[in-house]
Amino acid sequence: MTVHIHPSVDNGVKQGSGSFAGGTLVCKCADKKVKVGVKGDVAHNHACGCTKCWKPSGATFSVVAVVPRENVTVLENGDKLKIVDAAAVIQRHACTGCGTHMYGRIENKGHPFYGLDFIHPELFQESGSAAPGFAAFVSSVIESGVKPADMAGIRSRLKELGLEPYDCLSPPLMDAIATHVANSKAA
Ligand SMILES: N[C@@H](CCC(=O)N[C@@H](CSCO)C(=O)NCC(=O)O)C(=O)O
Ligand SMILES: [Zn+2]
Ligand SMILES: [Zn+2]
Repeated sequence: MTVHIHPSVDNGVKQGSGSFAGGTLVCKCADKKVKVGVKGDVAHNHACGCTKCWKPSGATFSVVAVVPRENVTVLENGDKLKIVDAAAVIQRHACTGCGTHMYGRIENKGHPFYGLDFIHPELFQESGSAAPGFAAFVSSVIESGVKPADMAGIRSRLKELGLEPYDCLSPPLMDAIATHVANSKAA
């Protein structure tokens, strides 16, 4: 069985340049493209199997990373953006023309990841942003229709690509969340 994870990693994970200074995310519309500027490189880039993150056609996983929210600016055709689910923790601003999620923002100031926006680096018109380093919410792909029997092959392919599979976030990110919760309780 050929296991497709995401077009940007299926032929091997391409490492970032290490000096990516930022770029422009561009949606998939034929005209009046939404453009979003991002300053600096991305962090915590990962493949995500959850049902909420945007995936390009045919992909089993999304590839999603974070950047400081103050580094994100809508440059063109922002009138086409609409929040997919205002009740979600991550409010994903999607292009109403093509469905592409341009950025996801957390508005809850008490959330551990408040201050970070979620973006899809494959939408950069420039190359060189930091590569994905792990796979999150892997078991969640079953919620999108993947057969449980295919999970061993998917996890094995992720490992082969160097994307260690986790069914939640990676241990450092789970530790960061737990630290935030512990500190909030202590305060
Ligand atoms: N099984 C669920 C999981 C959804 C989920 O919790 N997704 C995470 C990760 S998204 C980027 O890594 C999350 O933080 N979601 C918050 C949100 O989406 O608002 C499913 O698959 O739907
Ligand atoms: Zn579009
Ligand atoms: Zn996700």
